Amino acid sequence: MIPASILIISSDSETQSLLQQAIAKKCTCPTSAAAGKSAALNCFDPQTHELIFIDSRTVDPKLLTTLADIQSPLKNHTVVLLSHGRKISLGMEDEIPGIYEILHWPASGQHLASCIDRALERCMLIREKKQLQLDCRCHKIFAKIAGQSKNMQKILDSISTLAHGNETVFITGESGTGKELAARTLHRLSSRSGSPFIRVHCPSLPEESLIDEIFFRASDTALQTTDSHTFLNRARGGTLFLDEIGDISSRIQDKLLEYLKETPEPSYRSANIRLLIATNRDLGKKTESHAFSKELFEILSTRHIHLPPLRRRPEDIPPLAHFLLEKQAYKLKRYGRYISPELMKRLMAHPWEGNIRELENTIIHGLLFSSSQEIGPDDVLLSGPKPLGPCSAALHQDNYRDAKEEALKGFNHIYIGRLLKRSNGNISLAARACGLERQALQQIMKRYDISPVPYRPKTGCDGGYPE
Ligand SMILES: Nc1ncnc2c1ncn2[C@@H]1O[C@H](COP(=O)(O)OP(=O)(O)OP(=O)(O)O)[C@@H](O)[C@H]1O
Repeated sequence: MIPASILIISSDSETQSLLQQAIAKKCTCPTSAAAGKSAALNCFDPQTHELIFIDSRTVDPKLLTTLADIQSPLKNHTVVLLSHGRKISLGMEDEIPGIYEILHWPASGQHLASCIDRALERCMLIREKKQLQLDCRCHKIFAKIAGQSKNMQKILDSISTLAHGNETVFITGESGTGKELAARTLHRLSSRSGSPFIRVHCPSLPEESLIDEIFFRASDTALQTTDSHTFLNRARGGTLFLDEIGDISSRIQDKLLEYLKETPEPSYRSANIRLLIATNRDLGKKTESHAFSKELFEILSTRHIHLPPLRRRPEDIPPLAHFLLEKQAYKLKRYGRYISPELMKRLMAHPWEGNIRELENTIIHGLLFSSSQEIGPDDVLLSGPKPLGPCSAALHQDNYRDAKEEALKGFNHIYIGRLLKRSNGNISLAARACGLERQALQQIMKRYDISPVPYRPKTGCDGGYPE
């Protein structure tokens, strides 16, 4: 392994060529030379220059401090200082960040060769360490995502590739396919991972607030204000995730287009924010009916991650189901449960309109209601009434009465559904089990449209109770 490239900072052409010749005997990597401080600062690229030779006659070793400002500290670079008769004390060496070796110049051919060997080896070790750290980080981050299938691997590859950059990334897919998870993963893999990730749910903000908070109309002076609550200020240095942009007004589409085309929109630049944008709408179709800007759609599509619906990738269902079971079993403290082969078959055949979120809810239901370690088809509600979280839908209602009614509906579907499952759809037995009169339970079932039929055994006589 050889360093990506070497930089020699020396105004002395003889020193430059001696070093270049000695380096050429050891490796074939590109070597560039800078004759002075400003040339050095101009051509120094922290990403590619792994090995730097600095002639102390040409530039004050303090240049290193300046270079360190570019990528501070220079601990991932190997710096060799040519002392050239100038006495450089250990104390001074201590003050220079990132220095690896001081080579008294001119050096004998043997000294120079072994110094280059050591420096190249250090470059290689640093690169290996960086690669291992990256692998380790990716492994940890991807551990939160299930996906052994080719489909998922392709998606994970796109996420890793696009993570390294500052460009806007467009994430599409039906509801529950994992767009937010993809956006968060991209952020965590990027160099911005130490800074905030802020999600803006566009439909829940009025147009004016969206423009005020995100697309400052006047200038970035607004950004200098102490209003630390605006999305832009909260996302400073990090990632702003604009979720569900499918229905944004044409005025906001224009603002977004303006930003993406890099016309003056100083807010983003001074706040140093990366934009990730998601939608569950088919924007291609919306452009045909002129409901969405074609130009904006085309620009967004240049860096695009699409998450296919779960029904189009049934091979992902078993690994996802096992992954989600492990995740939720840990959360709910229901250890050791497993999915029966029969249930797995049913999961594979289900259309999953709600995608991975629906699969996750099904697994949660199974974990909560299975009476043994094995979660079977009877412990989940795949057909018949939908497994409603008692409060999830209610939380989206503004009106208190509507919200309460929604919560009661969810509660009754789950609670009575569980009773009916135990009684094989027999209402009298279910009523007895919960301490209600049969008629009272029947009234509740009628009110919330709960049918006992899906809970009754399909074969008829075995296990059916007379009403
Ligand atoms: N590949 C995956 N591995 C594990 N969990 C996943 C995966 N994809 C999605 N999930 C889980 O599924 C749920 C839904 O995912 P997410 O919220 O990211 O979907 P979404 O596409 O953003 O949905 P919406 O459009 O409704 O906002 C989350 O709990 C998420 O952690």
